[in-house]
Amino acid sequence: MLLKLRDIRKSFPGADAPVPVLRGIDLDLDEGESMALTGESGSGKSTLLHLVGGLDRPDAGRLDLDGVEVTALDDSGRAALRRGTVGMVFQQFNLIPSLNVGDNIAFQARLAGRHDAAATAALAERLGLGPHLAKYPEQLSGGQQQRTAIARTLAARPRLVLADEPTGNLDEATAEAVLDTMLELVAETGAALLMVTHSTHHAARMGRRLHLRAGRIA
Ligand SMILES: Nc1ncnc2c1ncn2[C@@H]1O[C@H](COP(=O)(O)OP(=O)(O)OP(=O)(O)O)[C@@H](O)[C@H]1O
Repeated sequence: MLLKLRDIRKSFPGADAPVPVLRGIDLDLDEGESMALTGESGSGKSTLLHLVGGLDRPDAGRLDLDGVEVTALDDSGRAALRRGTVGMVFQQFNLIPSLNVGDNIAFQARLAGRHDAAATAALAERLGLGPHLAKYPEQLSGGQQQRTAIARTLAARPRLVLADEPTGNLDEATAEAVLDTMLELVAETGAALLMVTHSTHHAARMGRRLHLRAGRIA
């Protein structure tokens, strides 16, 4: 099992008492699987993604990723995991303004020691970024920036791709094509995909669906 969550709990400080956001989440995700994470606004989807990606720590519960007990790692251990095992696509693209599109795409793969120029170029082509490789992020549309961020994550060939509404800025046809590419790449590399989406249509494209309600799996 690539990803295993057991009784994961997380609260945030409230006015009087801590407010529970995740109240005991169990989840298993295997290599090559894709899963949609759905739920109302505020149901804890992003919080769960952050915990899985090692950006934050749960208050209780156990999280294992690729044979590593993430909940036992310190900050530097979790940072190493983010560089090597997990790839994240968030709504803020965090592209590096001083690097062109090609170097932005290669950035994480280089950090992970997995840069492959030919594979990166092919990936950029598949995401429709071929004509834009020499441009800088500020010269791109929002949708092109989003596709660059997706390419950057996938180019590093993570074992687990975490995506928070990764096609949110794209028109329906482009969103569909980008989703196709993500699913193909996940299948090709044997990675797993955990994707937050508000679209029931996109959720239906994933192998499985997990719906959060009131901090639990509905
Ligand atoms: N760092 C934080 N400090 C305090 N409260 C937080 C923090 N992060 C999230 N929350 C709260 O936790 C709850 C869940 O937030 P989260 O962002 O996980 O929801 P979501 O399901 O991703 O929502 P959306 O679909 O709107 O993005 C919300 O009530 C939010 O206000």
